[in-house]
Amino acid sequence: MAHIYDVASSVEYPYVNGWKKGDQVKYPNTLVFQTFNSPCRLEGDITDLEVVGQIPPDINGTFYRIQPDHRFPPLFEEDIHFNGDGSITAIRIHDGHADFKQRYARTDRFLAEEAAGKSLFGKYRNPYTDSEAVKGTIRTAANTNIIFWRGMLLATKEDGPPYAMDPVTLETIGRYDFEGQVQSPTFTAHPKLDPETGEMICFGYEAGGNGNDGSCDIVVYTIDPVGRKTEEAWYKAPFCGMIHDCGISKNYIVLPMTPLKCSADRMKKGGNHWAWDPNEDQWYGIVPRRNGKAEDIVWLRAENGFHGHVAGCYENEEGHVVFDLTVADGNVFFFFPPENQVASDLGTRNQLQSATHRWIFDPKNKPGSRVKPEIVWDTSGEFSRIDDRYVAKKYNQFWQARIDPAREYDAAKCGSPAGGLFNCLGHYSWDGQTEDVLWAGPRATFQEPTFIPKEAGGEGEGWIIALLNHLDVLRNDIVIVDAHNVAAGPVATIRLPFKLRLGLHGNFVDHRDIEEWKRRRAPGGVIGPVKIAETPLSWQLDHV
Ligand SMILES: C=Cc1ccc(O)c(OC)c1
Ligand SMILES: [Fe+2]
Repeated sequence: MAHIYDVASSVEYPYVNGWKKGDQVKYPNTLVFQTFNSPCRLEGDITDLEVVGQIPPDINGTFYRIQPDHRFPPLFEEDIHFNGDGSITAIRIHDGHADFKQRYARTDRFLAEEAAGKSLFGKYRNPYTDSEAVKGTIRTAANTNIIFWRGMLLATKEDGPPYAMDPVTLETIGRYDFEGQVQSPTFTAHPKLDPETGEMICFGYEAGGNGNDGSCDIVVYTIDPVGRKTEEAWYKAPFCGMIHDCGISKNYIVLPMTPLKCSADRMKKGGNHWAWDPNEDQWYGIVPRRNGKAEDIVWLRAENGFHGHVAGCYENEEGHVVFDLTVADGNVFFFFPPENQVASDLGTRNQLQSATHRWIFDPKNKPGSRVKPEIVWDTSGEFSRIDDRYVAKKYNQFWQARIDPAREYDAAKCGSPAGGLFNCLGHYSWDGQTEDVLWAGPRATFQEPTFIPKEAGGEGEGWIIALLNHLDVLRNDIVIVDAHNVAAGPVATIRLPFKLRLGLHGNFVDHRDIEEWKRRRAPGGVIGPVKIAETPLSWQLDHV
């Protein structure tokens, strides 16, 4: 018998010449919206998820993570996953139990589209493809990281300002500009918190105009633990490239710039924000943490590569900056091909090698010098994370979603591995370069690992929490493993009764911090409620 979909009256496919026509809620027939990547769009709560094994009773806090998840079918048929609305998942863990909550970040973009009942924003970071109705509206989807800061969650994406959310209810409070102190149009998804000083070090690139116009301006801020901006320094990049993550040491900030290049002319013609340049170097901008001036930036360069996430960063005895991150040997963002070339596919992307590179930079090196990595460790993975108590300090261990193409993969049941073949969880120690690996089996992949520290434990003592994607049955679990022995497998598996989406980043927050800040932020509390931005960003004024 025919499948019921085949006998149902034919549904009109709402994309014509690549763009959405009409209001029908039907997503594109592209891989971005199929199988494991099909939209989730769920907002809701589940109290007491089913658990296999035993959640360690000393875990008391919330694991927050974020996924792009298009609220409405996109305007552009070939839209990419990274253009989806930010949807935040909170897994509240206490006394061996786990509760689920999920809400969208109500960005200006989300609210405008919600009011219209359809998508109004076009291609990824290309405002020229937007509906006239939303010119001048901040277009970030706040979909890349979710960070706890002074009693609020900040939903961030590098193309716009952060949005503050309530850590308990996940209600969106509003756009956050650090009480007027941070006015840049863009804000990184990877601010760093220095555990020694309590400061937040953050930056924006493409920060000179509206955030989507190819400007070469970079701004770096420091916010002190009581919320005051203590540093703001502006620098120039040699071209407008992507600076996704950063590293901080005691005295320096390292900004890795990937040779994906922005062109305003290409965007005006309806093209992509980014084009990969296989002939361009990877660049590293090094700036001082205190009193930075425009002329202080030291750009060092190395042969072409694509930066993944930063593991650790610290200064050695000689005052040189040790900087560790994965660097892939080709264009990870296959959907942003070189100018005038067609995009390759996920299969090609999965061939790339992504080793962990250790660079040792001399910040007194002559600007423009060419550098080589000190160590290339063939870890092949992405989403490096460390014990965040060791940010800016000498550290030894990191974890990654690992790719092992030698393991069995059940392509018949799973199809192509949506989002990349992260079939293992890797735990690595620089000490002797040892590896401790957990394989997810032939029908599952991991999302980013997040470290949960054990009270008063040493480096890496605690657990790793990560989503597991069951690619065959389209469902997620959340696994908790001993961080020092991931190979031993999950101590607990928290079962979700449905599928989420491929997410980006997550962070664990101790419940005592959430409670303490809730008291401070209560009306009449010592700090009071979060104050959202009261004035538009300067570029928005051109549109009123
Ligand atoms: C992984 C990197 C990355 C870089 C830029 C993005 O806009 C993004 O959106 C989810 C993700
Ligand atoms: Fe990231």
